[in-house]
Amino acid sequence: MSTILPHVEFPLTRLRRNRRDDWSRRLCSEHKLSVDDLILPVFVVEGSNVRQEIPSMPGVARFSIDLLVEECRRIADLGIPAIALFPSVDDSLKTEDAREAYNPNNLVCRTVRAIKQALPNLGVICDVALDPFNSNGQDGLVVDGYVINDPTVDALRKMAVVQAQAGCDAVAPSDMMDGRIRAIREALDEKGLIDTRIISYAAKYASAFYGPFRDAVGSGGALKGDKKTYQMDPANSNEALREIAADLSEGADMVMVKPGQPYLDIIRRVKDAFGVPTLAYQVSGEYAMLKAAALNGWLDWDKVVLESLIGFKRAGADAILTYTAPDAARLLARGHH
Ligand SMILES: NCc1[nH]cc(CCC(=O)O)c1CC(=O)O
Ligand SMILES: [Mg+2]
Repeated sequence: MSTILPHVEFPLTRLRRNRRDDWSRRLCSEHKLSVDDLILPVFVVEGSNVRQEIPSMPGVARFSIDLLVEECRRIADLGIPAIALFPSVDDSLKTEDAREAYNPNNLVCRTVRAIKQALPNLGVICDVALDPFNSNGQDGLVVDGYVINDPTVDALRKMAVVQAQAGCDAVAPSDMMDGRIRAIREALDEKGLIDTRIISYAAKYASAFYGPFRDAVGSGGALKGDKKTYQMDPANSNEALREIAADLSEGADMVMVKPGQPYLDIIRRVKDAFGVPTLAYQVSGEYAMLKAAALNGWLDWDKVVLESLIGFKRAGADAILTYTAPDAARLLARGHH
């Protein structure tokens, strides 16, 4: 040091000491991201040998069942515990009563059977909501312009039963109707499907971050208006605790907060209040933001992926649904953290 420094006061506590070297940074690290924390959402489409890139989600594609099974084999080999399955349904099968949702031979059920046959140990989670099968793109049945609760729940419980009978490990109602967890639990138990888990999208917000997902499943074009009469107001957080409490009392095995990064405060409150398995969904729009910036050379993809995921762990999430799961798993396997 060439310059003479002026007199300084010496701090007794130096928090920088533990940050000085890699070994002490590692010892003092409070949270760890592991491949065990990851769930990959995947999109399936009719046909064979089909792979369709999704323009608003670069690096994510829809696959026909045959290619999706191969993809799932790679996912399982990376050590990712589970996938969440979403169908992109042909427009000709979409109706106002969304009855294809509970056809035991629909695209979702055929996909579940194929994946579970090839990869019995990979967790398969099915989404329970009517939007992929609904000609108006809403998650429920619409009468006079309003999504009606109880008849929607009746359709949802039939949907959950055919998915569970096809062999999925968990059903994940993402519709935000009231009372659907109890109705689904009772319907599953009645059929002897007592071990099918219910992962509730309990605190799901009416978010603009779902845009790319609606492209991926093809529900965006049909959707008129918004989902504000059933998904939550982004301004609310006490209400999220009431939603979670209701779904736990109705029999939810795990609960989810969605979207993820703009709602880290909700994850923390839910974890502190209930201490139950709490999942976060880093949704399509969050993926698209990071990806677009990385493709422009504005952000370092590998680093922002791991930083965004450790943020969920720090907030209290036990697991994260993320389109980055394969990249994150590869980075973690190479020792990044
Ligand atoms: N029931 C629909 C559903 N299930 C998962 C997502 C969004 C997932 C994502 O954006 O990645 C949505 C979209 C919506 O509610 O309109
Ligand atoms: Mg609810």
